[in-house]
Amino acid sequence: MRKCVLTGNWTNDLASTMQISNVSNTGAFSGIYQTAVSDSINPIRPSPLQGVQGQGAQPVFGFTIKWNFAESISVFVGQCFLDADGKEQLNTTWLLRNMMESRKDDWKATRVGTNTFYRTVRG
Ligand SMILES: O=C1C=CC(=NNc2ccccc2C(=O)O)C=C1
Repeated sequence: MRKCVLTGNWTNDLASTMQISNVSNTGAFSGIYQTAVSDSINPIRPSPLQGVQGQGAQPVFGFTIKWNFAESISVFVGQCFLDADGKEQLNTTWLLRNMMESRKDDWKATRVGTNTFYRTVRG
């Protein structure tokens, strides 16, 4: 793979998966995120994502997920890197924002972390 395009199926180091649609000529894409983790009491369901990527062999990108089984939103920013064998990986940093009942709890509303995604290998 000489050029990284986000279209397709990805799995992260939490074993969550995402399916990304075709990328438009403006770099826009959409998809579905199936999380493997949750701190919600509600059953986990697939959540929609929207994003945009840059161009080039190793593009930067960002995407947003509205978790539809919790009042929370995640944004991911990252870059797609090709390793020596042309394998792709998505190195990301994310913010996760939970809805708070009161502004006095705003201080604890946002979590940050990193995540790496690899092409899903059909098990
Ligand atoms: O109800 C919720 C709310 C947030 C969630 N976050 N998952 C993530 C947050 C950051 C990075 C990766 C993930 C993931 O699910 O892979 C999952 C379920």
